Amino acid sequence: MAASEFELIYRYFASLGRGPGVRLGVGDDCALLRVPAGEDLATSMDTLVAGVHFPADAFPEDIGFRAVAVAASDLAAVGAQQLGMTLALTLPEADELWLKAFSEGVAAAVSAFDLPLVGGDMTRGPLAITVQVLGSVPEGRALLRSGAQVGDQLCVSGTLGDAAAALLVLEGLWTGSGESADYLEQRYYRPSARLGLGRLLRDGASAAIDISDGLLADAGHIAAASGVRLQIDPQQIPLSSALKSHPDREQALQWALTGGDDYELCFTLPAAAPVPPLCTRIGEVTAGEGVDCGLDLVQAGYRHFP
Ligand SMILES: Nc1ncnc2c1ncn2[C@@H]1O[C@H](COP(=O)(O)OP(=O)(O)O)[C@@H](O)[C@H]1O
Ligand SMILES: Cc1ncc(C[n+]2csc(CCOP(=O)(O)OP(=O)(O)O)c2C)c(N)n1
Ligand SMILES: [Mg+2]
Repeated sequence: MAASEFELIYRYFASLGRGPGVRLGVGDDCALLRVPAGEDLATSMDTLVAGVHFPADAFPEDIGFRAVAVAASDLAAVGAQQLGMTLALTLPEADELWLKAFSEGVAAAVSAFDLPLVGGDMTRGPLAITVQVLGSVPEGRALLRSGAQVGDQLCVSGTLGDAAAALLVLEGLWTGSGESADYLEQRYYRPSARLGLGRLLRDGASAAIDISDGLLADAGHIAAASGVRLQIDPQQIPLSSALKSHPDREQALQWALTGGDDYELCFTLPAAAPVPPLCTRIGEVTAGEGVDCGLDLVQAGYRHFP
């Protein structure tokens, strides 16, 4: 007889819930988490839909890891300490092979990001995954989109455009060298949620956001929330050597500016502050509104309802 959803939950998801902030994990009507005294609860959720957020034929391990990483990235953006997450899984069928592989991807992310799985939901329907993350941040210390000041430096972590380029590789539209293609696919399927950097930035950055829709679009949220203009020098945007191996440099730059799926942090720092390791200054904050990169691009980033 096929396993019930309760058996599946216990088999694949009940053992990933240990952590210092977890009082009670999977199995009761609610999970119970300890929020340290003097701290606020930070929470955010993201849904991944097959064919929209990942290719419908993606490996289940990759889907599991990616779902956790993109959600955890929002905790990084506010500088929160991760406490735990919940996972809502909508599956067309109870395919145990799929579930086992998916849960292994989730488990890899639980350990990579120290983010215990404390609860969730399982229903039948078209494949979709929602992860809600929970974290804590000392009262009044969360990094917001709204603090950028005229004169600040504008910075990003890591490199941009890799995941957007990976989609072309996955669709067979760009082969590149084998090594570059593997690297780019890793960047798409295994995003690095910059949790450590986010907490570090709490002490020095004036504003931050994580880049999911595309640098220009997400920087635009900082500009709007802070009431400033962001001036970006496209030549300063960090590109991986895999992306630089693309024959069309302009195309590579366009992915970095507007492609999205980077899950790096974009943040502003006072002019005199040192740029953290593995981060790059890409511009500055000026008076005015919007984001200017000196190029005329049709779309600033990804839109679900264009
Ligand atoms: N259906 C919704 N109901 C309430 N708030 C929402 C909904 N969808 C998005 N939001 C909120 O709108 C803001 C922007 O959402 P989004 O672009 O998804 O942010 P992010 O890129 O950080 O995931 C966030 O504060 C988010 O919580
Ligand atoms: C198969 C596939 N096609 C296209 C994309 C590109 N894409 C889809 S959604 C998205 C933006 C991020 O998703 P969203 O739901 O807007 O996340 P949020 O901004 O809420 O974190 C991007 C770049 C993708 N990730 N996968
Ligand atoms: Mg979102």
